[in-house]
Amino acid sequence: MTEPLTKPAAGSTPSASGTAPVVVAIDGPAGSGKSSVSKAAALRLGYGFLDTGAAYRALAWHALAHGADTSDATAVLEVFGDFDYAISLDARDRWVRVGEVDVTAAIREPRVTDAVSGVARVASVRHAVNELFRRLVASAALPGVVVEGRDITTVVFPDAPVRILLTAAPEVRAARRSAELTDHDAAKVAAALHQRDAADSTVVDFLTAAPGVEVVDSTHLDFEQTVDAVLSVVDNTMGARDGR
Ligand SMILES: Nc1ncnc2c1ncn2[C@@H]1O[C@H](COP(=O)(O)OP(=O)(O)O)[C@@H](O)[C@H]1O
Ligand SMILES: Nc1ccn([C@@H]2O[C@H](COP(=O)(O)OP(=O)(O)O)[C@@H](O)[C@H]2O)c(=O)n1
Repeated sequence: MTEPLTKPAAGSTPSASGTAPVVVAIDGPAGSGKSSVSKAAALRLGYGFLDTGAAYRALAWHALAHGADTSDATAVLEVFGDFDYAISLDARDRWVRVGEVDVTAAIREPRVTDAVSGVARVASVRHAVNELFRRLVASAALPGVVVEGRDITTVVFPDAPVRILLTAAPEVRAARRSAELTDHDAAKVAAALHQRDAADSTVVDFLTAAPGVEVVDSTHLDFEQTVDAVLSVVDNTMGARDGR
């Protein structure tokens, strides 16, 4: 399930049933659990999973590989011209590629994380990747796709049947992220996360739920409880939609 960013959707295949996949849209700030919880929810639902942040991270990786200044929109647009991006929607087999290079692990490196808000600020980049996300989902031969990011409930799929804002207290999010990066100073990880939230929130409001968006606050929930809370929103929303 891949699609190059720079080419039209000519190679895309319609969904097996001929109907578009159900979209479960999940937004939230860094460290709220979007990626891990969405992936677990997708596996339980038998849906695909699209991590939209991976596209911005891969572009930041690509820009750094070209020695481009990621805070300069013109320089970002220049490297975006040959950004050949592909991602798996299979929650059991996740990978991200730029050209022939598998960047699945590299895009999680702190140097990429530090650069990503710069490339995500460029409006025409956002427009192009949002189109890609919609094409990827529309052409997936899957019953549904859990799509997570910062602006999925508001910009990318504002009409999704299920829309959730996954949140948690800032100190809890910082602690979760620093637990992942054991070889890094916890205070530095927390400062970097808050700085990125601040930069990202100048572009998209992912801290307030838009009308119709359900909030799942995982501050006092463990991982499994958070997945259950998300699945119960999916169940209730789809049940109400189907008249159950
Ligand atoms: N409810 C939770 N309780 C404890 N840990 C959690 C919970 N939700 C997520 N995590 C952990 O927190 C870390 C950050 O989650 P992640 O999915 O990467 O967040 P995001 O994609 O929002 O940045 C991961 O190690 C994940 O396993
Ligand atoms: N839909 C999205 C997803 C990510 N992003 C950007 O991409 C970066 C990385 O996203 P991510 O989801 O991997 O970040 P985490 O929240 O997982 O740390 C964010 O810091 C945003 O700058 C965005 O602008 N819009």
